[in-house]
Amino acid sequence: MEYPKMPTPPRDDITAALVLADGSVYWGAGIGAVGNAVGEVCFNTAMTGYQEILTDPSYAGQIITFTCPHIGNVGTNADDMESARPAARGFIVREPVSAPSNWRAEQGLCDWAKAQGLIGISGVDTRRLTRQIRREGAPNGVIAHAPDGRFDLPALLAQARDWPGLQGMELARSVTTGQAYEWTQTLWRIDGGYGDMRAPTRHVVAMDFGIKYNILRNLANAGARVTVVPATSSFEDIMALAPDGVFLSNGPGDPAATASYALPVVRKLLESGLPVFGICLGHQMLGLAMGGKTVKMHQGHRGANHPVKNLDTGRVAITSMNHGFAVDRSGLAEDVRITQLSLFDGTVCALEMDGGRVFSVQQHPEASPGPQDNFDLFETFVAGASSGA
Ligand SMILES: NC(=O)CC[C@H](N)C(=O)O
Repeated sequence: MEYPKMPTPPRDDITAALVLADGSVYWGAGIGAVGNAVGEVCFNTAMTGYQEILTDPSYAGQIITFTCPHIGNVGTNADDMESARPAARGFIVREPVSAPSNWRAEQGLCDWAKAQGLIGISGVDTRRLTRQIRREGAPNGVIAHAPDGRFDLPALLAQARDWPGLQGMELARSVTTGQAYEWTQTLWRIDGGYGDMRAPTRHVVAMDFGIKYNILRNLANAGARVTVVPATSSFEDIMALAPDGVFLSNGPGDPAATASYALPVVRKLLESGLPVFGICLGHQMLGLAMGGKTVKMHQGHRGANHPVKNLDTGRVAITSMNHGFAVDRSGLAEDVRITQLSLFDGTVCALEMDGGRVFSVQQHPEASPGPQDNFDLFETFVAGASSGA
């Protein structure tokens, strides 16, 4: 693809460009930080919860297209952070971000994005872009935000093409905690905000591959004292904390790449006799430890209304999802049960071993955003985690 080096954008108000590795260019208006951001361009279909999505560390290395056309209406606040800072590279929206209108708003999305160093673009035909991603798979791309309206398209195209892509990319180490810490907060309530820890009855050690705060709040709500430990913790580090159960978190990047250092630990956990629960990246790593493989999906699942069928009960749950890899069942050990399937494409959505001592889900039961109907999975895990088991 040949571009003029400094083309004239089609309108005067253009301050941002999205350039995909296939050469497509989408023009728009810049949001937040100025500069360039490169990553995999994916889409999320949730109608609410953009701040939680932008601060989900699983989006490291990705640029998020919001298919909901109105993003920014409810502003941002300190309560709706799902991690200390956004790990997503950037975001793409349809309509210009308007002034926030919500009693919980503390800052508008544009100012917040700027303060967080996050680059966005509005005015993009997100329906067309989403259809392109569905047709051709999630592409690599660059958002450039330049208030002077000057874009070096050949350089941006080269940046998009040179980015190696998420397959094989290890990102959990870039978002995990540096040191172990104790979690102290329970779920948010409209009449009092986040709650304080009650008298916990169990001790859960959570391996942080990029954990969302609402997972920790759910574990605490279910009665667990939670110690969060770095992704690179050894089996001995974890056992020294005397856990009643171990949680394996969600996280960014290719699970097979993170498995290069975490898999020996996960395998030992399987043999330890301890209750183990995994979500998303944690589920994928359990799948690898159980002999399965993980594969990159064509476009992934990202949204808040993904139907999943429970094969034991026949019940369908509507779930929150965010993943671009999936567990491939071939190779899974014989004693592993696949307990849930996606009703969108039949992909493996849950695994179980040893009568439920070890279980994992591809969905995000903690919601934030999404349906809260699956919070009971945290109760099940914490109730099953018992001292001296
Ligand atoms: N939310 C997650 O944990 C995502 C897991 C993995 N990075 C994927 O994209 O499939």
